Amino acid sequence: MESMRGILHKTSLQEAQERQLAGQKRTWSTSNGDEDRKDSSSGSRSAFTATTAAPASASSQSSVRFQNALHFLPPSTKLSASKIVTFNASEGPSEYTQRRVFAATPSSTIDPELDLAHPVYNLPPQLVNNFASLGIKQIYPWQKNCLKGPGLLTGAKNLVYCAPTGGGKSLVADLLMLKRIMEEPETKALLILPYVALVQEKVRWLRTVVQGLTANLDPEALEKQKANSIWRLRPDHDSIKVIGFFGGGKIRSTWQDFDIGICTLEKANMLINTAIEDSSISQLRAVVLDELHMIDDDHRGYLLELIATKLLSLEQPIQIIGMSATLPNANLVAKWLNAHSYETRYRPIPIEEHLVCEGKIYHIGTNGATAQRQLKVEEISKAQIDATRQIEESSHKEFRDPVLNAVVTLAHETALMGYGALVFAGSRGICESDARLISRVMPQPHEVDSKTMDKRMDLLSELRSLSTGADPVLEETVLSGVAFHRGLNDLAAGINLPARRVILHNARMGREFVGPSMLRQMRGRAGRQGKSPVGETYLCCRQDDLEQVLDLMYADIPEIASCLNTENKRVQRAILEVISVRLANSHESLLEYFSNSLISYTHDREFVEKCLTSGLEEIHDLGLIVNDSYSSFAATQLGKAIVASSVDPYDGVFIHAELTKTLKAFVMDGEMHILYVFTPVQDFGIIVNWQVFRNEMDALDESGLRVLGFLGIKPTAVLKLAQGVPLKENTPEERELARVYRRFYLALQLRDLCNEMPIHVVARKYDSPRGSVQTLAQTCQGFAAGMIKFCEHMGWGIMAAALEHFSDRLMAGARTDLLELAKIPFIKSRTARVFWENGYRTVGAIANADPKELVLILMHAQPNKLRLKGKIDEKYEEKLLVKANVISASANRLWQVQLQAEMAEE
Ligand SMILES: Nc1ncnc2c1ncn2[C@@H]1O[C@H](COP(=O)(O)OP(=O)(O)OP(=O)(O)O)[C@@H](O)[C@H]1O
Repeated sequence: MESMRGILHKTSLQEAQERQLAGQKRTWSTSNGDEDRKDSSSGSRSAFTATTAAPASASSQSSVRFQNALHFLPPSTKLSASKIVTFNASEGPSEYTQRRVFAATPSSTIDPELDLAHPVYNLPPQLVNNFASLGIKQIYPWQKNCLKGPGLLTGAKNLVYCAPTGGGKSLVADLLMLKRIMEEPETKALLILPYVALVQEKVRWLRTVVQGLTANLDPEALEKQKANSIWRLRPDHDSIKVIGFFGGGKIRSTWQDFDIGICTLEKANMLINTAIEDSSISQLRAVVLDELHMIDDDHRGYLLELIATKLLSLEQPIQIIGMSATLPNANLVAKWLNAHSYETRYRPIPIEEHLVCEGKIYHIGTNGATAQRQLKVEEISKAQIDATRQIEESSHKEFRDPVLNAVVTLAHETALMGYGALVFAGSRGICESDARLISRVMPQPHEVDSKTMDKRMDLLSELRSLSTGADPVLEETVLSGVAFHRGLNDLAAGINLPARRVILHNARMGREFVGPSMLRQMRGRAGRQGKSPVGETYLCCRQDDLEQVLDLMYADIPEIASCLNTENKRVQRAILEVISVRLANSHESLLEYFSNSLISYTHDREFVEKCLTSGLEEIHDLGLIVNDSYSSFAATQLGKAIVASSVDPYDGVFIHAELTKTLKAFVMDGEMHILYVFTPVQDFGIIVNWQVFRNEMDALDESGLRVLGFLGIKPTAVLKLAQGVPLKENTPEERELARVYRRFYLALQLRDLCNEMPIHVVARKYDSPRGSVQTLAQTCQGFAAGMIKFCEHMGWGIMAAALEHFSDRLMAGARTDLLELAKIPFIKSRTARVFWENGYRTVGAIANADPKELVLILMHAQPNKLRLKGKIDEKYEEKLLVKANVISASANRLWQVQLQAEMAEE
């Protein structure tokens, strides 16, 4: 490992460049990848498996060096998929049951209001054209009815609406939001989504939607802007700017830089807090809350509630538009949000649902089983109803389990017919083994046409060139047209994948069955307008699970309720935040504030008051708020630092104690102390392997050992723990110390990640689930940015400056990011540095930037030329825009591959 001195003498950029120049290969991947960036899709025939991030044992691959040849063939022997016998002669095996004539959706010749150009919508022709070129030539009747709800098109009324997955919800929200910012000068909109991958997809979509449109600028403000600008206004100054906010790192773009901000929940909450504090919130005119049912999510749902409550408490008109596919108590939510409520069951692409048990396939209905007659366990177990098809038993021992055999056979059948299948498995282990086994029945590389194989090879080489290297299982499967993704949420929640068929391997998440809501989301992935005109789902289960599976299939979607309570500490966080941003400062005003919260609609007043009283008491006792003689509350410096850095109040107190120690003795002659400070404090559910801890401790240099001492970690104690003596956690002090030990174990992992060790190798080395290492890698940058803010708010300027300085050089991915940047065409040497210095430090950041923004950076990279001219040459700017578009497209492609390689947040 490099010492701190070495790093300080040489920037990571220089280092990255030198390594590139020398053509040095990274230790962890033997392929440098194909420099030409080609289409990264894996071809039309594919099977894709997705899973939860449930822990599983480390990969069985022991070597971290992989074969270089792209013509790498899976070592496993080919297996064959079972045959499927059809009982009903009218349904041939290659025929999809729903390929029949549907009653056509009414067209605008019958109802002129289905045409977006109709005056009732009052949309600019450019917008109508843009939608048409994206395949939306007319709207669905439900979209029309919804849009025409009272006061919606004028922005006077809020809206809560529900439509099945794939039903076309986004269009309604997009139109309402765009209308607001186009019709009302100088206004802004926020669109809030739960996952980074969704934010990414939405940014791309909306940028296309708003192409050529102009924001409505206030003429007075425009004059002022002109007068204040040393540059003449760029030709695109009035275009609608769409910016995405997500992931770690500082928020680089500010409220001023966008017309539409697309954010994850965390980023939206931060943006809104800042805007309330500096009063720029007054520009906010529309907020879209997608996946509104997330409010019920134990971990992050409270953020949605806090955001909506804050918006409701402001005294300015903000149109709130909330949508969901699964919101059984939409009326209550609408009442809370003071919104018009609309619900439809329309699905442009019907889905045929199937149950598979003991190899028998039962057709259970169209569009959600709940609408059908309920099947009973005996009907299936006593063969009282007819199966439509039967999957024959396999002669391979690998496929002895009938559920697995069904999954593999059905995926294989879909792919052979040239369509995509999406398999959901209950754990990482099952996901990987499904991917491997499916790939073994797929046509082998030599049996596939060369065009498809080229695409797969390109994809594999792109994966290999990622900083984390290609996953060993993907190495085995990609060339067979099979890939997988660990983490089911973003896939289930709406990424547009062209999956014709969704196959559920047991409908479990870990050991537990998924909930009815998740089941509906996963099945809803089948068939997608514009991507796949038909959809099918197959829920494959064991005979023993039949009763629970049927219960699950027919279960009502549970009503959603507020997740704010004192036990999960969300109330405390909410109170602290409200006091800190000064939306309330007394018991009464807090009560009034919480009367705008969902908790006041789903719980009785007594409960709310109790939560409030005990929450206030707790954060007061923690020293996060004070109250004066007039009983008015104010956040303390620590309270404000906690809100600004977006940490949980209790974590904040722990961080404060740790940083106070650090201030007294900061070990600067090595990297371990900094890494420790940058190690997130959240519980990743880690289990320390004490032998590994001991080995790593033994390998620490003198500076590292000094860090241990300052943190209170005793080498003798670690030796005992490694011999099997359990870690004591009886008293609060012991628990605190145990937390330090665990955090240090994560800091060691972070150190290895910073040194570009691939995630799967780190996971194996530390005997940790890959999912938790991945979470660590994904959250550390955001956490580090939070720590810098924390120090700034505590008045620890020097510490903040030191952390800031090191975060650029030391943070996980810093060097790998530079290597990544250099893969984008035109971003080399000096340009890379300029991009880096201007905050575009990752492929993701560049992918997400508006190409017009990139033009400015490209200009900065050529300052002499510009200064000489004194003004921007339009032709030159046009040239740069072409360059910027190439950069953007390429960065998007790389970023997509990264996302698919699980680099998404959360
Ligand atoms: N009126 C329309 N005509 C043609 N295509 C449409 C129309 N409305 C929406 N679509 C397309 O249908 C697809 C699904 O729409 P959308 O993503 O809005 O669904 P959704 O209801 O938000 O689903 P989810 O719950 O999965 O997010 C998209 O590709 C979208 O462009």
